[in-house]
Amino acid sequence: KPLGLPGAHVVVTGGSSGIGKCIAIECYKQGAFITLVARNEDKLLQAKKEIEKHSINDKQVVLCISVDVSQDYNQVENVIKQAQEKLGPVDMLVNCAGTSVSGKFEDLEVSTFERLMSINYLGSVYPSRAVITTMKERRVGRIVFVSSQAGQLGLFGFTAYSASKFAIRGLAEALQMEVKPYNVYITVAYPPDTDTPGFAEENRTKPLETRLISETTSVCKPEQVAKQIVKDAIQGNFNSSLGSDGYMLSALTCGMAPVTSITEGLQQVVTMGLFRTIALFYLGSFDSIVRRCMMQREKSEIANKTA
Ligand SMILES: NC(=O)C1=CN([C@@H]2O[C@H](COP(=O)(O)OP(=O)(O)OC[C@H]3O[C@@H](n4cnc5c(N)ncnc54)[C@H](OP(=O)(O)O)[C@@H]3O)[C@@H](O)[C@H]2O)C=CC1
Ligand SMILES: CCCCCCCCCCCCCCCC(=O)[C@@H](N)CO
Repeated sequence: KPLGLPGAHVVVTGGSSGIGKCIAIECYKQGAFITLVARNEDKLLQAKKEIEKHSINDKQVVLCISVDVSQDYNQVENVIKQAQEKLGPVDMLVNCAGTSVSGKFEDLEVSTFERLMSINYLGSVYPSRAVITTMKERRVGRIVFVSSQAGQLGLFGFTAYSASKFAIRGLAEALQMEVKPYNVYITVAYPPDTDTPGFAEENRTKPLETRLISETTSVCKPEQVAKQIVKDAIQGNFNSSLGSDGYMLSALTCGMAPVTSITEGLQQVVTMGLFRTIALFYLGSFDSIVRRCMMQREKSEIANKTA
């Protein structure tokens, strides 16, 4: 029942950088044909060269397509058609194009909420909508959505980002119920902080509170995250997470998510109370970080006024 990657056509949005590029490399190493989708053509060509170094046979192809996945559905549909003409029907779609902006609710521009929803949410809807009919007809397919740990819990600074990542979960649960009888499987990945160009960019404007809270978990390597995501997607696991806090978060927030194995279901049932207890301690420590930062700010404001 696992999807065989040798000869398969894998489309990766956001495949020119970070986690997406590593997912493309991981699939290519296992014999897949790759279509990379992103906006910047230079970055696409650069990534193509890097991926091609990992070929395992001389038939393998890396195709690059430049498009903004968040703007116009027809444009995205055309691009998927082009890719299917060249490399055949899409066996696996990885929705990894995304971006993050952090800041206090009142400091974020209203347009940032719209932009993150467009890229992170609609940018996953459009490519998925463009491949789903063929996948159902062929009774073959995998769709991966890259959410985030910040799509499992709301944290200081992530009012805009978390909402766009939570939205993906709702889409994925509903879609999985629709397509399961057609042998199409959905995976939602919840990566922790990962060392990528996007993460470096995000860190330039991150509020102190967000940074201190995020430091609860360590920063992962994109290769490691990609390996786990590809493995879970091949197996058709609905949930893909990494590390002990990733495991706890996924068990704790399982809600009405589909269950992939009896073991997974049993583990959720047995660990729920314990993980909620642990979570209460984490929440307490996050609240105290936020309170400490607030008091620090007020102190320095008073000091500034009297000086
Ligand atoms: N790094 C982290 O700490 C974490 C990241 N994530 C999520 O993982 C995903 C990848 O993150 P990361 O690897 O850090 O990101 P990067 O910023 O390194 O890469 C983002 C990729 O998406 C592409 N992209 C961005 N916007 C669009 C768009 N509108 N249309 C098409 N392509 C687009 C970029 O290319 P171009 O700009 O040329 O279009 C690039 O290829 C994101 O969804 C992110 O939210 C989740 C948890 C943690
Ligand atoms: C039982 C309960 C366990 C609770 C553990 C809680 C750990 C919280 C840490 C959350 C870190 C947020 C990562 C966001 C990454 C991201 O999406 C951005 N970096 C994007 O660039």
